[in-house]
Amino acid sequence: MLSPYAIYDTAPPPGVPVLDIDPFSAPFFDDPFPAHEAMREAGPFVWLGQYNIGAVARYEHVREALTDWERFSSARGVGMEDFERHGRFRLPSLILEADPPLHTRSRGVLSRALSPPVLKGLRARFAAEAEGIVEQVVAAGRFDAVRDLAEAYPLRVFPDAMGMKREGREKLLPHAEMLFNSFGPRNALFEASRAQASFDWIEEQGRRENLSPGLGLVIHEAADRGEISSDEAPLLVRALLQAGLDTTVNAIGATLYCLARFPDQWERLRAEPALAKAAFDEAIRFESPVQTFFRTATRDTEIGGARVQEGDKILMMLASANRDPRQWDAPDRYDITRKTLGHVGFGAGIHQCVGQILARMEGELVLDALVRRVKCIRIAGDVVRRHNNTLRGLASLPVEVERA
Ligand code: HEM
Ligand SMILES: CCOc1cccc(C(=O)O)c1
Repeated sequence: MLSPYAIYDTAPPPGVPVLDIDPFSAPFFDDPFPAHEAMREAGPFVWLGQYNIGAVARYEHVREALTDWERFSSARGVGMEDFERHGRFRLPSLILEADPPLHTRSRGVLSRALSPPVLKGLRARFAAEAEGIVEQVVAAGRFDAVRDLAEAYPLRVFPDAMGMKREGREKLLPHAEMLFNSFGPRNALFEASRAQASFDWIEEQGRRENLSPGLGLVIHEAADRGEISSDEAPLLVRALLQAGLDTTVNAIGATLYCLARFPDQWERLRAEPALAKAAFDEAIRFESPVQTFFRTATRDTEIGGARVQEGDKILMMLASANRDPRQWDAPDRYDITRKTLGHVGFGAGIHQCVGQILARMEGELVLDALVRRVKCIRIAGDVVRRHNNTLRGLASLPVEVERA
């Protein structure tokens, strides 16, 4: 039946299975994996009757939609809304919600700002902060791995790396919560988080006068060189501030959750600490902190054998693709020795995450600090999930650790 938050009345293409799955509902957020399997098994392209949108859940077609930007555009929004039909409640991203050539220009600026040489300059500081925070929580013995580590660490290093001013940083996560909810339907989850509507504030943070030396000013210097306009610079800073925190929080949280749930994998990491980066990437495949994004068909075309029309929204189930048995051996096993190359937890194609090297550095440094100090890590209380229309993550993960 139709969701009260449906905004389309498009009919399903002939021959396409119509499913009653709601990927933006609490039961789905609590355990999405059976629904992912039902979608994959129903066919290469399925119709979600609650929203009148198409969806792809198998690895092959998720990858096709991610990489073929000419048929499946980001410029009409990567959420459920179609910027052409519904307008928009904020300025679109100059990178995430742009196609070439605009995307190419923005991407060049951000790729350089987040390049390996720039990040190498940040590594010593990021490592020192990881040592400090991890030493603190290990000394405590029991802590909340979300509040005290997965959130605390990125909040300690990322706003500073961006050159963000101190006051107001507590607004970053609530803003991102609302933004990632806004890619889904305008459901209760979105309305509840909308109370923090803070686009004016986040755009203010991107202005030159509000930035100290850091990644934000590097973007303004690209404008000084004429690579982008001075009006575009604050919006590209906004892109990093919006995308760069909640994602790493949930990825670090997912990794700690996997290592605490699967002690054999923790043992494996203890035996070979060089697997820290692999453990982080495998957690991103296994949990997919970013669960879904949309694309819009730019013309009548077909995908997965289904005919789609110009303007149709297509939901890409990234998390389902990351567990598709057509692509992965034993996909439901968290295995830090797995070859994770090709997972779509960071997307794929021209929009593949421009911050992934920074994200991996944060994950690796936290695990590196932890694995040298901790003999074993156990869940020590109720694990509480945090619901969001796009992000998968935990609100609380009580753990206890035994010092090595
Ligand atoms: C583990 C943490 C992260 C995950 C799981 C993640 C996931 C993703 C995904 C799935 C996309 C593709 C979006 C699409 O195809 O529509 C993406 C793009 C993007 N990410 Fe990340 N991300 C992470 C961390 C970061 C960080 C730390 C930053 C910035 C410092 C960042 C900035 C961006 C930006 C600006 C884009 C748009 C790129 C483009 O459209 O060319 N992300 N990310
Ligand atoms: C993680 C996907 O990347 C994002 C997410 C949110 C905002 C933006 C942006 O470009 O403003 C990018």
